Amino acid sequence: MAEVSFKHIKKVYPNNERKSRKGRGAKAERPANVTDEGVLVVKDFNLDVADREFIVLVGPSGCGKSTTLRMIAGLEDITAGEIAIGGKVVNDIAPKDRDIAMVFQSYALYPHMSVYENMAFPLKLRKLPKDEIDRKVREAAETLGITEYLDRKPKALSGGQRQRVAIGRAIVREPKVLLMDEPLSNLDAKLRNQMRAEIIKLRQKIDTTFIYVTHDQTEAMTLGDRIVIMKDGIAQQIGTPHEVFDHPANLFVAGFIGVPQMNFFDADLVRTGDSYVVRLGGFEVAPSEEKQGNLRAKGVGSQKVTLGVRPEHITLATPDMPSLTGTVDVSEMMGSSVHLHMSSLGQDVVAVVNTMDATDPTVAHRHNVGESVNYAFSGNAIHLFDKQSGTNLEF
Ligand SMILES: Nc1ncnc2c1ncn2[C@@H]1O[C@H](COP(=O)(O)OP(=O)(O)OP(=O)(O)O)[C@@H](O)[C@H]1O
Repeated sequence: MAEVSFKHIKKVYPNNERKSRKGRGAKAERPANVTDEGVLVVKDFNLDVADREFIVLVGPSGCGKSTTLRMIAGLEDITAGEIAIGGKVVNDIAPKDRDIAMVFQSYALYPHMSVYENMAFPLKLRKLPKDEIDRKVREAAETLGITEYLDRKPKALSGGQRQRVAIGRAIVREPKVLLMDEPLSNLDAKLRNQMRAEIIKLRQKIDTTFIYVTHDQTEAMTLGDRIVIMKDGIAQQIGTPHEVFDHPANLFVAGFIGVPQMNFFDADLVRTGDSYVVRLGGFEVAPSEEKQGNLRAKGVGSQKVTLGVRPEHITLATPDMPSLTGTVDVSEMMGSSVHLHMSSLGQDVVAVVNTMDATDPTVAHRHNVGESVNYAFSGNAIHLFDKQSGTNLEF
């Protein structure tokens, strides 16, 4: 069994070790996380990963996701807290004895070795018998569809093929935990989509717990059983893709997950007795019954709020319907939908208009730049955030 548990993990890099990584850092002004103690990059991280679960750590550059992964691998010391793999605390266990394997963005293949030799290498180090090595390498190659390249050198492979070899080299060891650090970032968009699907297939074939780091929310949403959304070394929310999409814990998660990004408006939440309405720009919408119940349970009163609405939940309206008005700035034809960028209430608002839905009166409507458009959204689709803290008021 390979559960992985993180208990109150903290990582501080000593100030004098600070180095410029990927063009960031050394000359920048002292950021808020730099104290006399050092650079605080992971703060009180707690997570229980189940055996065979696929966990994705996602967040913007510098949020501490790679550092967290490297602490599991033993490539970074843990400043405070405990990491356990399969119930055993590994803080002081050497990387090679942790029964994990890691795949990097840069593939890190040995250029002078063939694909076969690259994949056999970790097994040779473990002094496995030759025929067992051969069987394991060929099995992994078969799983990843790279059998025909076994005799080639890495330089004679495409980026996607090289990354398959790197994954193959990691899985031949049948690690308890497979760590992947932005493995698809060096590939072009089309290959990335293909490899994403390959990874989904791979996890069905092998008996391993996956912990995967990416800055790409699409990868996180499509691959993860659960996603950990990180910012400034803090896990902002941990949940299934549905949970984080439908019930974002705060403004950061709401804005990070979902493409195009959620729209945010300044609005007034008005409570009268036990019921609530939200008002903005002369438009009024009542939160769904479920949301009203959650707000009542939290004792939320009338207040200024940030209202969030996903572009997919904005519908175009006729002028006689209660609605808001926008002026079209850009209309992007995406195939099955149009992304309508509007100016409204002094800000940008994006609506995704489905062109495939024949019952929609706006089907295939071409919106000209400068045209005035009425739009609305329902009380099921709104998210209400505290104006100061950004926390979801239903939480
Ligand atoms: N050895 C180090 N010494 C000091 N600071 C470091 C060191 N390694 C990383 N950092 C800093 O720690 C923070 C977190 O880095 P980390 O690589 O974990 O972030 P990340 O979320 O994976 O970002 P990216 O996607 O850009 O790799 C960054 O601010 C980085 O500059």
